Amino acid sequence: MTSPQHTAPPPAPPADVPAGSVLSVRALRKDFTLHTIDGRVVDALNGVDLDVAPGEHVALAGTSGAGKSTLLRCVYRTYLSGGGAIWFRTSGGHLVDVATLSDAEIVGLRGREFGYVSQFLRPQPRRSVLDIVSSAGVARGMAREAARDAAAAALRQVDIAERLWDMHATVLSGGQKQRVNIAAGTIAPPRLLLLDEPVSALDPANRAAVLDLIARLEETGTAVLSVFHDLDAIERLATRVVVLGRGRVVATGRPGDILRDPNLPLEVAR
Ligand SMILES: Nc1ncnc2c1ncn2[C@@H]1O[C@H](COP(=O)(O)OP(=O)(O)OP(=O)(O)O)[C@@H](O)[C@H]1O
Repeated sequence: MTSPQHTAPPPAPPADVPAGSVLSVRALRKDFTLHTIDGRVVDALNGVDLDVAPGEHVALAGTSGAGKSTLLRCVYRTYLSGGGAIWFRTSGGHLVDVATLSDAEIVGLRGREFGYVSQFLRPQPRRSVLDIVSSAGVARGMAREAARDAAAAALRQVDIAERLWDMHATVLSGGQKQRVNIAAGTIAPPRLLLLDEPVSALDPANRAAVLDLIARLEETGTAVLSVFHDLDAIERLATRVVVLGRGRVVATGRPGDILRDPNLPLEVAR
C-alpha cells in the first residue's frame, strides 16, 4: 500500500507585500544583550519596513550605529532577527520568510539566490582563490567546469592576476580579498545582492570597475540593498535611499533629494 503524498499548501502571502518585490522587510526588530555590561540591551532595529524590487538599488544611510549593517546581516541571516518578517521572493516565485527558515534552507537560499559582499572577506583556510569563486558558481547551479570558466572571467573582471588564483585567499591583501569576495558574490547575477561597504578597501581604478559591475547587475534585474559611506557611489547607483536613525526608518526618497537634505541624520560627505 502506498501512502498518499501530503503537500502542505503554501502559506498565503501577506497582503502588504507588493506583488513585484524581491525583498519586503516588515516590522523588523533586533536587539543585542550585552552580557558583559550588566545584561544591558541595545535596540539595533526597532520595527523597520522596506521593499526592494528587481533592478532596484536601495541604499541605506544614517549615522554610525543607526542599524545599517545589522539590517543587512539580518537579511543574510548572519543575525537572527528578534521580531517581524523578511519576505524574499525566490526566482521560482515563492515567498519565504528568511527569518523563519531552517539553517539548511538558508544555506541553500544564500548559495542559489543571494550575493553578499562585505568590507571584509574572512576566507576559509587552505582554499584557493579560484576554488572560492568557482564554488560560489556551483552553489548558484553551474556545472563544475562552467563554474571554473565563470570564476576565471569574474576574477579577470575585478583585476585579480592569474598568478594569484592558486594561492590561499588568506594571504591576499585587504583590497585583493575584497575583490575576490566581489567576484564570488557576482559570479552569476544574484537575485538579491547585499553590499556592506564593498569598495572601502579599493584604489580608484578598482573602485570604478566594481561600481560598473554593480551597475551592470542592476540592469540584469538584480535587486540591491547596500551600505556605502560614499556619496558618489550612492548617487550613481542607488534608485532610492532609506535613512535609518536609531533602528527606525526616518526618511526615504531619491538620492538627489535625500543626500542634500541638511535636516537628515546622515554620515556621508555632502
Ligand atoms: N554583535 C553585536 N553585539 C552587540 N551590539 C551590536 C552588535 N552589532 C551591532 N551592535 C549594536 O547595534 C547598533 C547598530 O549597529 P550597526 O553596526 O548596525 O550600525 P551601522 O549603522 O552599520 O553603523 P556604522 O555606519 O558605524 O557601520 C549599534 O549600537 C551597535 O553597537
